[in-house]
Amino acid sequence: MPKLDTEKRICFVGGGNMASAIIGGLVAQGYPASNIIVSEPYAAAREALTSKFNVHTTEDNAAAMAAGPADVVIIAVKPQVMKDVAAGIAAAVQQHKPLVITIAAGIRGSDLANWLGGNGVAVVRVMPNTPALVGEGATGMFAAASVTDAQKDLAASILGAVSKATSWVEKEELIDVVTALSGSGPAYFFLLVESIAAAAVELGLPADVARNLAAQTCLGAGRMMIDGTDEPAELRRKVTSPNGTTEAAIKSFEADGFREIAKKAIVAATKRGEELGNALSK
Ligand SMILES: NC(=O)C1=CN([C@@H]2O[C@H](COP(=O)(O)OP(=O)(O)OC[C@H]3O[C@@H](n4cnc5c(N)ncnc54)[C@H](OP(=O)(O)O)[C@@H]3O)[C@@H](O)[C@H]2O)C=CC1
Ligand SMILES: O=C(O)[C@@H]1CCC=N1
Repeated sequence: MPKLDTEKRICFVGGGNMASAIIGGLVAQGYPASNIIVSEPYAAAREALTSKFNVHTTEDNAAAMAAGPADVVIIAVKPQVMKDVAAGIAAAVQQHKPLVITIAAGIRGSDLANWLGGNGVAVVRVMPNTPALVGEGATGMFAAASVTDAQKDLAASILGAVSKATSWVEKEELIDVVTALSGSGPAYFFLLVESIAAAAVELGLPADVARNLAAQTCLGAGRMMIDGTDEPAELRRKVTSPNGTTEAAIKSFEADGFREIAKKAIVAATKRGEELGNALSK
């Protein structure tokens, strides 16, 4: 992982959930809050960012970019407002030529570069996830051929500071698959924990006990997949005693088409990313 240069001034445009997760992760890793500025229209969100992380905030995107000026701009607004937001900061981007990192689902790097005025603006498209807040993010990244190795290293070092897994993908379309897998992925595990805990509550466990046991099981299973060398299928096999309780549950999952359900969901999310990119292109 390239070394993180904490001297770089980072400007976040949009200070919502995902920006907060990355900022929180960076600050927790020792990134100086004085080198982070966030532009966010919602006053309560600005106040929360300042009080939690001590970062500078403003409601003026162009002013946030110019303050410093920023070496890196991380655009963290919803895909639907991206084009307008880009138009509002294009002049500052053209003037200061920062590295631009977009985390928006679907939006293509080439579209964003055009909205920012083109002219060789360096755009790296990344897909992090909210566990970045606790330094456990997983991030996929794509850069066009025109982005230099130094710029790619800078992007990787920033996302790497809040991610335990970072990977470059060769084709931009694959970022939509990454979005479906790990960008949206935390929600799938939350849904699973919600579902199995709710079932346990119906069977008599107190809600807090069910939630804590289910959440810790999720974490423990994740740690075994990360720390050990066994593949997930082998780890599953080791839990599954012949004719035991796990086998009963797994058979029930399989009989109800669990793998098909999972595949369908990943395909749906990938398709949604592509749709967003197509609908908002140009
Ligand atoms: N949430 C996640 O897990 C992940 C999200 N992403 C991507 O990150 C991006 C942000 O998502 P998320 O953080 O969830 O969304 P949020 O709505 O939480 O954050 C977006 C923020 O941008 C602000 N905003 C709206 N308009 C502007 C503007 N014109 N200028 C500056 N800021 C503006 C919003 O303010 P207000 O609320 O006042 O409108 C809001 O605080 C999306 O593109 C999403 O695809 C990527 C990976 C994971
Ligand atoms: O749901 C979304 O569109 C965003 C992108 C990945 C996670 N949240």
